[in-house]
Amino acid sequence: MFKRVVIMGVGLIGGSLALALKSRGLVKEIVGISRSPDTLALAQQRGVIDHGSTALDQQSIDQADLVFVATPLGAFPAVFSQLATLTLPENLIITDGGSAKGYVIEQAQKAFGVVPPRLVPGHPIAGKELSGVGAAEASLYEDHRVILTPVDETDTAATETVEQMWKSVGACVEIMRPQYHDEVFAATSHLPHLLAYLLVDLLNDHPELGNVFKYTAGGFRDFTRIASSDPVMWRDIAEANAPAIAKWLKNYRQELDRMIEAVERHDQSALHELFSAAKTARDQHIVKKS
Ligand SMILES: NC(=O)C1=CN([C@@H]2O[C@H](COP(=O)(O)OP(=O)(O)OC[C@H]3O[C@@H](n4cnc5c(N)ncnc54)[C@H](O)[C@@H]3O)[C@@H](O)[C@H]2O)C=CC1
Ligand SMILES: O=C(O)C(=O)Cc1ccc(O)cc1
Repeated sequence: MFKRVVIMGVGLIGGSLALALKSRGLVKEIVGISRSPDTLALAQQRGVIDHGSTALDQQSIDQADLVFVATPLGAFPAVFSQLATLTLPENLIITDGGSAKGYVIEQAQKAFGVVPPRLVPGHPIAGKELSGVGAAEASLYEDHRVILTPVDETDTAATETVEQMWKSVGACVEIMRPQYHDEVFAATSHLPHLLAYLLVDLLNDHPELGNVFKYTAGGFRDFTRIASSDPVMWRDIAEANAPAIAKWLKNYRQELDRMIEAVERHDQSALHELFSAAKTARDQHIVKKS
């Protein structure tokens, strides 16, 4: 049971953790920090936070046992710098929900001078294309994975507390090295989001075709749902995980070139083999049939 949890960035991810903890009676008090008074008002009205403030101050951090940083990644340097100016309670744990982990660890080291032992970098693999506190849900993390990426400096007890917190809101936790995390999610999450944005942008008022969106069917909608995600969040992810994302975009480009050649060659057997292997893999691992 936490006494006070401070949520930095009361949006989909921060707001959902607040609701999940509150609805299970796992926290006495949630303090929300957001630059926008409107966000704080909505968060209070929805019962996401008990108190709100537009800036992190000593009073908000006193008595806190956990800070959850859930702003877009671009705000992490400022958030860590603010935290570094305060006197942090001795047992305070800092954790986060950012989508790229090497960057978070690097920014913490820059702001604090060392990687704080009670910083437990984390990433809930749950979310949706909607953002803001209005989209927050108490059940968002149920039956979803959360990845924690502690480093050598990280206090084991702090990692265990964060692991327990996520488990108690219904998530299952995996520990990963930050570099491996960033490579895996560049391939499985960042690449598809960028491709979805690119496809919608390619067809948006294309000079040859005009407005073709009215002719799209379910397949286009399924492929591009994630292109409705928040552009600031994705700009920041592209910046924070640039080398791994560029690598997986290039891998994709290589496969795209091979596919173009197969189509131009009318190589039915190569195409059928590729489609069959991909269908089998997706049916087996992603859409599991009961
Ligand atoms: N949206 C998703 O599906 C997922 C997002 N994430 C990560 O979680 C983090 C938050 O994402 P969302 O909750 O979707 O975004 P969101 O846009 O719903 O919420 C972010 C909140 O942070 C606030 N904010 C921005 N700069 C701030 C600052 N300097 N100080 C305090 N508050 C500030 C914004 O006003 C907003 O209320 C991001 O780092 C993202 O990479 C992780 C997993 C899934
Ligand atoms: O909307 C979806 O389906 C997502 O994939 C959400 C998501 C976005 C970013 C993450 O780091 C993790 C999950």
